[in-house]
Amino acid sequence: MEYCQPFGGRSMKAKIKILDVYTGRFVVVINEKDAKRVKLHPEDLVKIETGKKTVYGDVVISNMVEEGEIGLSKDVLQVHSFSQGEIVNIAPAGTPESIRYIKKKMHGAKLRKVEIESIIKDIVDRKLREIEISAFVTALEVNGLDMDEIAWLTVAMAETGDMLDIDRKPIMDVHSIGGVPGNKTNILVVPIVAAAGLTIPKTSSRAITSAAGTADVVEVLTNVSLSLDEIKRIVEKIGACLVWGGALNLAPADDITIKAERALSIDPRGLMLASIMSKKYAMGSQYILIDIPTGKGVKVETMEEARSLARDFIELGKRLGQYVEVAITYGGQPVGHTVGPALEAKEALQTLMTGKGPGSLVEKATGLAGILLEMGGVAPAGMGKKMAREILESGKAYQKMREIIEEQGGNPDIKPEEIPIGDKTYTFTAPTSGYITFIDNKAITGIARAAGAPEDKGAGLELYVKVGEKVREGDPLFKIYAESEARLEQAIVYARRTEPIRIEGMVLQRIGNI
Ligand SMILES: O=P(O)(O)OC[C@H]1O[C@H](OP(=O)(O)O)[C@H](O)[C@@H]1O
Ligand SMILES: O=c1cc[nH]c(=O)[nH]1
Repeated sequence: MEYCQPFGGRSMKAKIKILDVYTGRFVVVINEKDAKRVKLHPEDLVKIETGKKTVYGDVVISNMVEEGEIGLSKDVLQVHSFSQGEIVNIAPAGTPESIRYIKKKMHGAKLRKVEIESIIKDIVDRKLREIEISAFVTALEVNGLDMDEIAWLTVAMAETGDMLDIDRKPIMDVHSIGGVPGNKTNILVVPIVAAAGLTIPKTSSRAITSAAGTADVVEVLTNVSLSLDEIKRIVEKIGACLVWGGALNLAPADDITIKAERALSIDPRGLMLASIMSKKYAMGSQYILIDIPTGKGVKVETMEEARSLARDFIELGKRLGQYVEVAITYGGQPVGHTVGPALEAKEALQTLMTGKGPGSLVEKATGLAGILLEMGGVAPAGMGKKMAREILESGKAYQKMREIIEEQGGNPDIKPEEIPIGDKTYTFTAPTSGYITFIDNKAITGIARAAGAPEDKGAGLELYVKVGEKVREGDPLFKIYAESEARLEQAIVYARRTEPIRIEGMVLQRIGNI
């Protein structure tokens, strides 16, 4: 009671109690009696003021805190420092102005620069909750953004966070729009490019629509949550890093909006452009290669759409002062043979170690790396891919990957066979003989997610066949890996329902009396 002094209206002074819980959002726990007195309700937005800073959070009412105390979950403390027993003022925060702008976009109107800035600032300040952020992401999916809005959004996302200034030039970068299962490609591209002497500070997001984002995969091999100072030190020393953008205060709105996108398995085009380019802008990248996987069941299905998106990336780069090239890549089936964080890490490491791997992975990685080597001026025009392949086959890319793993805090001697994989498995076999005519990207991702990926690192699947290959009845088609029986069961049910691999000659559908 000592500190719970209601101020005029509904604010009060309270003592901080640090709670040993993670809730996935900023939560402020208030005692039931205090809540009644100051008229706060579950999920109300409140602000905590200290004189130096204002932090926003959602109200949870519980007697796990005493009267006069407020409990803060550890999520808040990851971003802001508060000490046990600190006295703060707490008051309702009211409705953020930016909700009006989200509604404006829901109705299809063009947003003004200040309106976009206000939405992004409120996302970063946690004034907008998950439900409102989902509404924003959905409004962007439905109504889109024009190039002015995308450029304002990109700069707002970058400028609400930190910027990196690396003392090496030129700064190269690569980024995939993702969507294709098994896309561990950039784990090869980055060490190849750095082994050629170029600087490439690569940040990745975690999975958005897939079962493993590059950050999820690299995390199996080494630490990906580094500070900006550590990244600067590493990149200035070895020319490269492979880190998770969400761990940094780098375009911080990105990781928050990605959470909503992941839950809905959507990646609205304008937000995708801003998400990718804001990270590149904040990293100071000057020469950027964007990979657009194109094919059935990925984000971009036709060459025409891919070219139009490519033009948008190039135009956005011009507005931001960056040189952008785009590679439209084959996305009609998974890249390589594995899907899921640990399985992909294993395949990527094996390919780097031996210089050999699945054709689709090696072709794509050396193709993209080759373009970067030419853009960075270390390979003559038309010779980049050959040079990239030599770097991969010579073991120089593997050596660079060892440096990256070590500098980021992992064990450089890690062997592919030492990577733990889910021990609950089930193999699907060919019900008939014939040729593989189609592998359904969406179903493959769905199975790996049902098995627990990306959160369960050892979950995913291994494909034994690719399109065009011949199989005999009973041959293994793919194996599901999970870390629990329940997850394995879910993935089997999902796989039976979706039948992800089509074999020529199979009955595709049976239709009875209609
Ligand atoms: O496939 P989904 O999950 O939609 O997209 C997310 C993935 O795409 C990008 O790949 P990269 O970091 O350029 O390799 C992101 O950073 C992330 O890893
Ligand atoms: O980093 C990324 C990649 C794909 N889509 C996004 O929105 N961000």
